[in-house]
Amino acid sequence: MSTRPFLWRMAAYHPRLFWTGVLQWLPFNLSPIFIGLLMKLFFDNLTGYTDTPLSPWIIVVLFAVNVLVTLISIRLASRTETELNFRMKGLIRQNLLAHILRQPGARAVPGSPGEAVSQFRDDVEQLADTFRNFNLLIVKTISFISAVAVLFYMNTAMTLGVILPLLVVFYLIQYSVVRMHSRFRPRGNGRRELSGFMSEVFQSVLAVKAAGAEDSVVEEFARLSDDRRRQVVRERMMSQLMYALLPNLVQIGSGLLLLSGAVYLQPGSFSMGEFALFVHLLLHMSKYIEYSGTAVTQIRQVKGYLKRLSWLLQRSQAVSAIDLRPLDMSQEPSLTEVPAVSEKRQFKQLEAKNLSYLYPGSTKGVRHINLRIERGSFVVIAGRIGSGKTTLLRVILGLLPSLGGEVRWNNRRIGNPDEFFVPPRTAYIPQVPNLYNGTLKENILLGLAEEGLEEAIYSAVLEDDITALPDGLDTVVGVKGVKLSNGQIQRAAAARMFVRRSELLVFDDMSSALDVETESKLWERLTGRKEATCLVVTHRMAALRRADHILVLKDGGIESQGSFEELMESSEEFRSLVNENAGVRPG
Ligand SMILES: Nc1ncnc2c1ncn2[C@@H]1O[C@H](COP(=O)(O)OP(=O)(O)OP(=O)(O)O)[C@@H](O)[C@H]1O
Repeated sequence: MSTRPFLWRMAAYHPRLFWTGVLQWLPFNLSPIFIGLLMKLFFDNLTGYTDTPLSPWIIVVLFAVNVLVTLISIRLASRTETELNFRMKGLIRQNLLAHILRQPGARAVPGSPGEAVSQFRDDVEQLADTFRNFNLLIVKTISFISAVAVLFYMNTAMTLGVILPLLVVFYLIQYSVVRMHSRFRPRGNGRRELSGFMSEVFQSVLAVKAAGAEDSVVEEFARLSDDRRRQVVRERMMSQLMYALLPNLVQIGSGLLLLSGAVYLQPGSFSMGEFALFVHLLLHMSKYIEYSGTAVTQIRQVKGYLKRLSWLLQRSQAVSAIDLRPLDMSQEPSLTEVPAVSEKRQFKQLEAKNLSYLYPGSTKGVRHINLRIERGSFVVIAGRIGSGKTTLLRVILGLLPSLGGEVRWNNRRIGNPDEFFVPPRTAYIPQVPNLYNGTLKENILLGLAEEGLEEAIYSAVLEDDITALPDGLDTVVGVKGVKLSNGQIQRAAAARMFVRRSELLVFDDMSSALDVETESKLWERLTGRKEATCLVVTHRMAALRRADHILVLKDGGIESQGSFEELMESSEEFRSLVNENAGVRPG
């Protein structure tokens, strides 16, 4: 979407605020014209140029009224402007977030999370600021046109002969300076790269220390900082040059006006008051030209911001697809409930046919996978490290896009698996689940009503841990759950899954964090739950023994499948997995 339609679409999002802002800024922006007219009156009175002299006190009172009206205008308009600005930022960010959350989960953002956060903050900030300037530009244009009209009315010859040519010259100079500025201005200012890098470093302090890479991290930080310093200095220099040039030109213009007033006009045809009005409004109008120059340049950059945000959303026209649905401005988000599944739509079976996925630029992934899961069954995916187990789960759930094949739910082809495979149909625990810096209870519920919480905690074998925690369920777990053990994080994620009462439960290798006994207990308790249809990546005997069906993956393909006994008989790969597992973990 190009700039203008985008800005008008944003304006149409909240027309009341947008136009109230315009109206409230008008008195402040028209005030220079009013002051100019008062100056004319004052000087004409002083020089006896008028037939109807006014008491100077009336002029003083009119000045005071103007100040009062201006103050009220600023007070009201700033409030409206701030509200509009925050609403716009909220609106764009909410839409971005909604888009990102709809992307296949494992590839939600294209770059690093740090870069995404930086764009989420800076590009949105810039877009909202540009929108504010767009709103102001309308007000200032009305004020400019009014000033020209007043000057025309006062002295058409002077306006046509001196003022308008001067304004055209100002405009041309301003235009060339702005063009030069945007041509030589550095494209980025290095901020995104720098904050992206820092965010990654903060997220991987342990890895940096473990690799002894502190020095190279500091070096990279110094290099990026230096780049940013150079770019910012260059940008500042260009802007300062631009801002220094224009006011001086205006002073020269006023001098020219004075000279032409003396030379060009007949004596007596240009009063002292008119001269004061013309000089005053010339200054006002030149400020408009200066402002509009920068505002228009900023507005032109909208296209760039939209393009960058489209990259973040991994769609060429993503921002134009922004759905301007109203923001929920209520303070407390309402508790949600997972909708119940009607009997008719109950899960019966899931079929995956010929699924394939290769990681971009690599030959690794999964190929031609077929699989069937019946309601109430316990299906295990086994295989060595790197055989493709996680990839397969993600492709089935639409977290990675399949390169072919199809997934069918109750014999219905699923076109958008990433949106379909969510509670109450499916819940998924990745190998490393994510907890947020809130209480344990908040982490389990994630906005859900509390119904079924206790039962979920019991099924997740978490009840003893909660009793041992200092504040029980209200214990704050820290960023990514750092205050909990890995096993507790896994089981908190399991409780989060169970409380959503989904029909198909997908687990990606809990064994890395759970001891044998706890894992067995978890599978036992799970069997007692009525919705328990499970798809599980594991190598633990407790799960393999319980499995109705086992798929053995090797190098991204299905090596063999069947029951535990069948595979022990027919599959060399499975036998060696089981045997290795008796001693060493195979993957
Ligand atoms: N983002 C990625 N880019 C490129 N290759 C990848 C990526 N993620 C995984 N792979 C490769 O794809 C293959 C399958 O990986 P996957 O994580 O699915 O294996 P896995 O069986 O789940 O392994 P593990 O037991 O360690 O979890 C591996 O060879 C892995 O190196």
